[in-house]
Amino acid sequence: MALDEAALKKFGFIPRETKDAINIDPLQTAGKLTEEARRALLEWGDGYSVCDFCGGVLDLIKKPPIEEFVHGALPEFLNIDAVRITHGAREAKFAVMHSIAQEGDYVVMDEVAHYSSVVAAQRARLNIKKVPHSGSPEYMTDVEGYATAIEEVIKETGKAPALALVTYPDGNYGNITDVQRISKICHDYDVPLLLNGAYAVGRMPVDAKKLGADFVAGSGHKSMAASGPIGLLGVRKEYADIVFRKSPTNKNKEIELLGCTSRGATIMTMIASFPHVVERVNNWDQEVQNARWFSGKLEEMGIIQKGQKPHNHDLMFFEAPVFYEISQKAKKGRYFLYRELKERNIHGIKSGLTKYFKLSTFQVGRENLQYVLDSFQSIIEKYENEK
Ligand SMILES: Cc1ncc(COP(=O)(O)O)c(C=O)c1O
Repeated sequence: MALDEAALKKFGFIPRETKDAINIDPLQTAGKLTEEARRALLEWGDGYSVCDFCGGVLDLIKKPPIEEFVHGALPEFLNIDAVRITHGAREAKFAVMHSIAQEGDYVVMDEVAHYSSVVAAQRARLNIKKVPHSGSPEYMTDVEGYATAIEEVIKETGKAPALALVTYPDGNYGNITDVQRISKICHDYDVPLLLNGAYAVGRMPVDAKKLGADFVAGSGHKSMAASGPIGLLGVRKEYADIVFRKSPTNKNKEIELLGCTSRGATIMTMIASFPHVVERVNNWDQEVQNARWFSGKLEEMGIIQKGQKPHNHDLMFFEAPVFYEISQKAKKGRYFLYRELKERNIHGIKSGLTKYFKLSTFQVGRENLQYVLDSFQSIIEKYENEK
């Protein structure tokens, strides 16, 4: 069957319409490439480009300096014993669950866990016990609930869960929970703790030892200015031999990683951005100040921030009755907000959302944030005048 020519014309180079917009999408703000990463993308874009000088183990490649990055820089950055590159946070979580638990075991996780934590557990054929949160308006995880959940699993099955997972922060409200306390609780029951740091690693300081995390999952395309799919997995030495066990037949290939993971441009963009990422993590306090300032200004417009207050992360969830009211009468209905923002070159609030939405202020900067605030205000005024 010959491919249809008209269809083929749709392929080839496709420009990205939102590339130069002011971006406030939580998925995207911290995945924007640095100039160095943009250059690396072109330089290393060919298929298996990093394998020019590979001796059989991807993370031991010396030229380019992948070994130094994976075995030196990243463990130091996270303060954890061993690190590997994965294709994303979800692959890191799956690797941990699949290697340290047996089919039918339980994993305890917070109610606010990302769906990828849930499907990782399902793929590993595990059961899930959830730890509740406090509900509206803060949705804070009940830290002591980890003990309750572990106790429940012991009561139901006669043994402790294989793993606990905490989302740091969660992807809906950007809440930063007390991980030190959670790890203490888990360790009292000899349950290892996996920190899902998809929204943390590369944005804010993450010290695995200080937090008491046995495993850390990070996301390069979400939070490390890398071109995805890429992530990382940090493991404490007690578990490294289990998670990174080698194939009995292909002796230098790690089973959980299917031998090799990131084999080209993705890791080279992560490496290219790394010096900048290290620097920006040190600037985290300023990012938190920006988020709080922005949230305060939106509240003055009647747009209410849900989740932890004062907030401790750039990802924030808002309830905006004022936009919802407008959407009930506006010609374009609930799509009015997306379109108004698009006209003002602002991207990142999902189209069709008006009453509730989330956004991120990460590295947007005060000037652009002020522009976003002014835009919100002018949209409100425009529709008020139309009444
Ligand atoms: C809290 C959280 N964890 C994990 C993920 C998945 O990350 P990745 O795409 O690196 O697997 C997401 C994606 O939105 C997320 O919000």
